[in-house]
Amino acid sequence: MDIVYIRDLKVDTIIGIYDWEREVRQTVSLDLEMAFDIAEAARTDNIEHTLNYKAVAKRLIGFIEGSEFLLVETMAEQAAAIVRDEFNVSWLRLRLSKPGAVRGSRDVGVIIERGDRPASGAAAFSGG
Ligand SMILES: Nc1nc2c(c(=O)[nH]1)N=C([C@H](O)[C@@H](O)CO)CN2
Repeated sequence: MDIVYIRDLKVDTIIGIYDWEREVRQTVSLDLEMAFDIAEAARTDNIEHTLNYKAVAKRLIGFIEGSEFLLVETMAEQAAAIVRDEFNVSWLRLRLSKPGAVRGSRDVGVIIERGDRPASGAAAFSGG
């Protein structure tokens, strides 16, 4: 399985359950791993044949900047659905972090996996 990824995509948004959190924008950070077969893009050297990580990032920035969720769970689930539905991604792992939200920790948040993980290509090389 090949993966196209985005690491530490920072977006400012309204997020949180407390009154003060409804008043100020906070920064969330996304890590995304998206299953995508890169063989055709590598063969043709053509952006049209791969998952454009810049296009994914722009879509998620727009979505998250305009959102006002209470929970990181809701934001993560809806961001994952956008990537799967609009970018034809069959499997992804998404980490959504809220830096500094809990005193004493660097960040807190959720990690979700959605979809069917493609079989690893490694199996083709095993069995002698
Ligand atoms: N599982 C979760 N726990 C908590 C969340 C959350 O979104 N998911 N949110 C908060 C507060 O908004 C917190 O981030 C403020 O510091 C608390 N726990």
